[in-house]
Amino acid sequence: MECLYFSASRCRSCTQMTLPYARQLQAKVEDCQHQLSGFGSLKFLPAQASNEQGFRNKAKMVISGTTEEPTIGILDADGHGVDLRNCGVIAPALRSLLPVIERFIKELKLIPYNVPKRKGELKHVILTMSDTGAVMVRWVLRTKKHFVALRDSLPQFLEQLPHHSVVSVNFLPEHKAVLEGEEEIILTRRSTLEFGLNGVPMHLRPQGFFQTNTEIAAALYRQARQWIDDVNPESVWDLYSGVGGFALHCAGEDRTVYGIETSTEAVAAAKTSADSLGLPDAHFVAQDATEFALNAGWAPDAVIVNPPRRGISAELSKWLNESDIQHVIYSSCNAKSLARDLERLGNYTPQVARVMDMFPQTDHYEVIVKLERNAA
Ligand SMILES: C[S@@+](CC[C@H](N)C(=O)[O-])C[C@H]1O[C@@H](n2cnc3c(N)ncnc32)[C@H](O)[C@@H]1O
Repeated sequence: MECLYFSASRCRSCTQMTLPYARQLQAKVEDCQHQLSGFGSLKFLPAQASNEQGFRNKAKMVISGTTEEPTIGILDADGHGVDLRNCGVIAPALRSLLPVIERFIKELKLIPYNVPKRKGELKHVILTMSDTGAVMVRWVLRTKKHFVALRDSLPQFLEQLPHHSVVSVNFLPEHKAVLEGEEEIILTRRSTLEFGLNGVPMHLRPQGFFQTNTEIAAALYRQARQWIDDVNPESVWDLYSGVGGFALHCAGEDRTVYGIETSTEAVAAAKTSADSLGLPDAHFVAQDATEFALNAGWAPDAVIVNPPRRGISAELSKWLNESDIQHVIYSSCNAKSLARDLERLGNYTPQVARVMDMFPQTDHYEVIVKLERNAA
């Protein structure tokens, strides 16, 4: 992929950009096969390729520069703004909203935060676009100074956004290298961004997690659903369930599903989806996954885990390994922690794996593995 920002060394986030896409994908499969080489039983399905451009449904833009000439992009090593508004991996429809952001910064006289001087107000703008075309726009401010201006201009701002969009303001008062703070005020009546993946409605709230590549997320959920349907369990747990993607895809008339997730916002969003689908046997609980499993007092027929990069806890691995659960599906964005966890799950045989290219132009990828309990 051609990128002028990369050629000019203005941005180096897409570390694999100089490799043709087919070779990037091949390198990911080879890396995954290498990381999981200790499991001779494992067969690899053909990797799921992504669009190599415009695949990101989320843009996390740092605002810098001045009110009259803001930069929308990243910071350089000295903390100065680098404008990346034409970044090619961001979905084009999302990119087309960045001039609107710029216009509102100028019209409302919002003062970009200056990191080296620790002065100013507007730190970031985080945009997410659903497959329906609606967007979520989150203004991240240092203080409440610009809050009233943003709230009062909401009708004019919404006129520039697609229908059913969500707008919020987040406050990050500390001088910290993080994207957002804890306090969030939703300005629109609508509080969730609605997605429709494989016909399954999913809702995202401002602080919830959603996979960044909608097309690959949909393929990932289809793959898990197919493996679950193949063995047709009566009960499934989706541990680290986020807004419920795996659980909602695997739920059915004769199947009970539980989604377990620490974020109460994500759990609320998953419950909204289950209600709209009319799924009385889909339950979502806000709890630590390990704590839930160890204290449930019962075990399902199948478990899906999709943890953060660190993988699952040693306690959860041990509990799964010693349970009588027949099937485990493990979806991971870090093959190293996955290999460690599969090692701990020695009573299971990893059977099939598939690399899902969630993050083209980087060396990151998602991999989903199906495991079956060894015969006693
Ligand atoms: C990689 S995301 C996966 C989300 C979801 N499965 C999906 O497809 O969007 C990991 C999720 O684990 C949640 N999480 C982190 N630590 C957790 C824990 N100890 N117990 C349960 N959920 C946790 C995060 O909030 C996040 O939503």
